[in-house]
Amino acid sequence: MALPIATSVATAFIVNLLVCIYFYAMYKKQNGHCSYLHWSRSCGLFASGILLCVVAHQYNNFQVLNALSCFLLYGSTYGLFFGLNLFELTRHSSKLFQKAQILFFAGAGAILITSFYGQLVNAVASVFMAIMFLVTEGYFHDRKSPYQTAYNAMRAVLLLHSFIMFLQGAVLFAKTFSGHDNATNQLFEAALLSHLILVIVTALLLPVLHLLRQRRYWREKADTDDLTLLLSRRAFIQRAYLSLADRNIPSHSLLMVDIDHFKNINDKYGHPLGDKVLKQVASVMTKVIRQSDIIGRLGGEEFVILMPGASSDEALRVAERLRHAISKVVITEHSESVTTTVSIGISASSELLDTWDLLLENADQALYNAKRQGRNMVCKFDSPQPFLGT
Ligand SMILES: Nc1nc2c(ncn2[C@@H]2O[C@H](COP(=O)(O)OP(=O)(O)OP(=O)(O)O)[C@@H](O)[C@H]2O)c(=O)[nH]1
Repeated sequence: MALPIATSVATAFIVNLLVCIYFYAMYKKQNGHCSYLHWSRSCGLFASGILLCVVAHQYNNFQVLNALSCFLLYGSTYGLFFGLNLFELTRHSSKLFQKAQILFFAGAGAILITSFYGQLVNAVASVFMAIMFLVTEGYFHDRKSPYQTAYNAMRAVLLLHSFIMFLQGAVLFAKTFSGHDNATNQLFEAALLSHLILVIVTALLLPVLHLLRQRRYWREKADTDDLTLLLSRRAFIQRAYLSLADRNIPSHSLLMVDIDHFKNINDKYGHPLGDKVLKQVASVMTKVIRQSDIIGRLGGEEFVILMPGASSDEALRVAERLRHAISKVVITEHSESVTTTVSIGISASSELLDTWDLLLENADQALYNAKRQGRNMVCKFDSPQPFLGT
């Protein structure tokens, strides 16, 4: 049973006003996250648009008021895009803004022009709103977000809304040209209702998404070394424990990689070049190892690589490849160029030795041997003689 149109209009107005206030409060509370401000404005615009629509209805054929109300409703949709876009969609943000902006200005121009033709202005506004939704909707689809379910819920409501808006625009067009000028109440109601659902779903989902996003951000930050973007010490050890506990993996090898005479590089060329060396070494190592290997920065100029399933001989071959690849890299900053070498210590797990602490201790001992015997070489634990390559 359809609600009387006055009830739908009043409900839409009240809900939009309440959500407008709610989002503004969230904006103040969440250290000024702009999405909330956009959404607050958007709902405020929608509520004012509804008010003007009612006034325009009272004064039949009051073109300017009609055009203005459409403009406000239309503007609220634009605010909605801004709000959503700032949330998680930052990778595509500039493209999205451009598309939404072009459509917005095209729609706004069309609304002004058609305002001289009475009912046509509503039809144009509806069709443009639908197009704006549909064009930008693709951005939800493409996203690889861990909160895909929440995004899918928003997408579904956006799609429903745009479909109804489009239908409303099409029917209004048809009515205008066939000479019947009366408002299509049921479609108007449906459009209001779908917008209401959209506003409510977003009001419920956005704060949850915000919270989840913040949690993910801080977790990722804690797990990542800022300079090299490898795993941080804590995250590496956590992953190493998990891998060592996996009974399906028969053996593990650990490589401890340390840049030789790194202090000299810092002292001679300065810290910025030192940082560049660290980044470059990290990047070469990431390219040489397998994806299943776990790599992290223990601290300073010391890196670790855990190779699940690798025997100590396999680890030795990889370590030699690493040592060779790193020695070939030339790092330049301004007019300065440096090359660097690394020493690598290897330890391997066995049935008797598979605790993290022992693995690390032994790799450290092997690294110490490599350093003591001249650097730029690989040493296995229990094998004090350096591996001299073939
Ligand atoms: N640029 C830069 N330097 C760092 C960073 N972390 C640690 N260092 C420096 O790394 C240097 C490590 O020096 P040492 O531990 O003496 O080791 P080394 O000079 O490589 O000597 P060996 O390991 O014995 O070959 C110190 O000078 C630290 O200040 C960093 O993030 N950036």
